[in-house]
Amino acid sequence: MKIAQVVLDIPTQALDAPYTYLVAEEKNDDLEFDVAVGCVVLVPFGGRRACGFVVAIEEVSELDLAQRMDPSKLKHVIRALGPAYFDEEGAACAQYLSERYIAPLSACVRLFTPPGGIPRMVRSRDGHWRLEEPTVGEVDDRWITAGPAFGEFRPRKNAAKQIAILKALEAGDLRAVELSAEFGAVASTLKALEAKGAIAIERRRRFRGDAPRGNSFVPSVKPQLTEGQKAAVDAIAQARAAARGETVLIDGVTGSGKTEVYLQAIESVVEAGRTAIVLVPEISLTPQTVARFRGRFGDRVAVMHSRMSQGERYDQWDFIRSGEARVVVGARSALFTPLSNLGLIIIDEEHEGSYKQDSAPRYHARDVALWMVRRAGATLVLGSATPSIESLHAAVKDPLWRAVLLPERANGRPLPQITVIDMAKEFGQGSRSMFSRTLARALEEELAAGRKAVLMLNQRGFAKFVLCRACGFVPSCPHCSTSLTYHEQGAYLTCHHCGYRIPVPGACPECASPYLKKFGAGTQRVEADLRVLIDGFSSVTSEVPIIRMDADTTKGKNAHQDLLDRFASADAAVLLGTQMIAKGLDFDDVTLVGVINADTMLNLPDYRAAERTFDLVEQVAGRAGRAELPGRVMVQTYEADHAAIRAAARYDRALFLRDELPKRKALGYPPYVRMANVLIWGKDEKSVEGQAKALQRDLVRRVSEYGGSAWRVHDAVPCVLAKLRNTYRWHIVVKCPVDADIARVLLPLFRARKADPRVSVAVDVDPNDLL
Ligand SMILES: Nc1ncnc2c1ncn2[C@@H]1O[C@H](COP(=O)(O)OP(=O)(O)OP(=O)(O)O)[C@@H](O)[C@H]1O
Ligand SMILES: [Zn+2]
Repeated sequence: MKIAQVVLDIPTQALDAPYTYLVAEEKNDDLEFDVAVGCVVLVPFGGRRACGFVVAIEEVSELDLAQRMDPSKLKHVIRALGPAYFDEEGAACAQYLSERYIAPLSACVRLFTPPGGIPRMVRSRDGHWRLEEPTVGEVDDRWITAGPAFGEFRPRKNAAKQIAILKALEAGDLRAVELSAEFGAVASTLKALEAKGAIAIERRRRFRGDAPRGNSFVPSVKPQLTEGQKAAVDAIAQARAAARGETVLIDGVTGSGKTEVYLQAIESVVEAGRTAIVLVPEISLTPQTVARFRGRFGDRVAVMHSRMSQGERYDQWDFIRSGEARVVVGARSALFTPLSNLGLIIIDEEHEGSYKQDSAPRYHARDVALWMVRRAGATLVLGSATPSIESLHAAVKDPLWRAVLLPERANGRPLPQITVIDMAKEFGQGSRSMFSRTLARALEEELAAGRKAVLMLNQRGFAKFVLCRACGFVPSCPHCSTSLTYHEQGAYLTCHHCGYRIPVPGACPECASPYLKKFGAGTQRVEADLRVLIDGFSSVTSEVPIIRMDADTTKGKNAHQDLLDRFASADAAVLLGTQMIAKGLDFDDVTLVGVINADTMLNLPDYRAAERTFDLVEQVAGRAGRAELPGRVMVQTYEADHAAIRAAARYDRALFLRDELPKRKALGYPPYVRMANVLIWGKDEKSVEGQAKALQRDLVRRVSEYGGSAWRVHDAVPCVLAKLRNTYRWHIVVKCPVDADIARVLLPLFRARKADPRVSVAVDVDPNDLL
């Protein structure tokens, strides 16, 4: 007998194991899809029908089955709704994700399906369930080609459209949409021509968006590798030869040519008939990045990121499944595309927080990639100028890791000199500007010489808010526990979590004092002040464009790239932006980088705050002086003595770690412990608190029985963001030794937990932050 293990696509079946169904030996008719691993199937479930994903198929004897369960209770799969989306390996990965991250199996399986591309059951208003077809799928274009009678057919003299269409066809095949764009309604004309055999109409698969086929690309030349690059390429080759899932950490300064190392490593993987995945942070997935890979691998490159439409992603997904794509470049979800024969995974800027997903399954791309390469005997390459503390730690401790240093830039140029400017001193000396005199002077010199500057405003932890000078009142959101953010344009206050919005009050709502002070500065405000500053430079005669790059100006699909193109084509110009400009920019004539506020994130209640600050300063500094012209970097801060800033200014990671690691050890944070953050949330404050406290007791019991003496369950407390969109949030932090399997100990507790409609619970294993 054939049985299938099916993961139901029903949220309340959250952490449940798959259900067993029988698979009929004979299909109802030949046109149906086979019930196979990776299919979406329709099954009976509790008096209705449900969709589910097949994660295993087994052939068992009646006797064996009877020993496991009562066969008379088993129901049959009704039918498969489509072809397989993943294979046994994908099913195993989904299983791993669900256990490793204590996440619903259905959410893990869904990662492997094309977005919007699977059918599901929906409940209509009258309470009936019905099957909803996928919202996206393949698209076909109608193409017009010459028919068997093309040469002989003579249209009548007054059939102008027929004549024109046949004439146009002489130059080659045409799409129906192009014809109607040119000649207006053509449907009846085409039908008439087809009936006479003069033309044929056929459907051809079309790839949406910037898909690879037919897309032009400029082949790039391979440069002579530097010694460091050669060592890195060799290390990757050795790791591949060992075929035991090794990791190579490329610890290379900004501009050391890490991308060229990736390209050459991929080249030999592809030559050996295997495939590669390259993950880059979402924001740096620009056409420029993609062009570097297409320049080398042409139309064998597939691209996946969240700014693409569902249709575009579907087409790329399908292109990968066809086996023609050999290299996938994408954001973290590219790990789950149907790429077979994997030889290499590359994670660029591996320290980036965006590799961790912040909804279930809360996976980290690095950990999933590690699991994948170990299963496949493939190789993982991590690259960064500022590797995460976890990776640095693993590179020392783990025998399957090796590190390669690229301490110099590929072109032999020195790293730019970094100057720290103490803003407290500036203020003490009477300067009230947000630009220190040193930075202003440097900016004037560079702009007068016709060169470019990049200025970064660190917005993390940098809220713009309104404060009453008389009573100290700060307007806050009534639905979320955050102060309202001040927007200069339009003079309103808004909550960045829920969108709540009010005009700036004329007087303090608490004490009626009219003296409300606006604190902090957004990019718009900095832009206005910068304009005034630059216009006052006597030695700068031409108009200097300021290109502002922040969440507001980069909303559109190509906005990010358009802004960068404008910056590239200008003479003297300033690129002013948030953290998003810190990475990846490679412009020859940027000679000055300024950080307007380096320290705002140091005060966040986040154990990674210092590490993030160090990384950010190093990364943004790396944008300066990348070619012939030397660069300089000015870092403005109120905490000039902070180790993260002092160390970053000297490119001295050892100095930073000597300060940071003992703190992490003393306070019990990674890399010395592992953590799980248990989140409890709901609309009713009392029941959230009650459940949180009950869960804490359960956790304490569970951990004392199955954990060990080194484990710790912290008290259930409200989160830093205690209220979000009218939802109350509590959390419980669990810590254990680094080598302990935290998920294995906690998972049974959450599997056994009964779903409560009022209170939701989720576990974040190895959380990025505890906010
Ligand atoms: N072997 C080489 N010889 C000469 N130029 C090179 C070589 N390798 C790379 N380059 C050039 O050096 C520049 C920096 O390379 P790349 O962008 O790959 O560095 P990176 O290490 O990824 O930098 P970042 O971390 O700052 O993004 C690029 O313009 C690249 O074309
Ligand atoms: Zn709010």
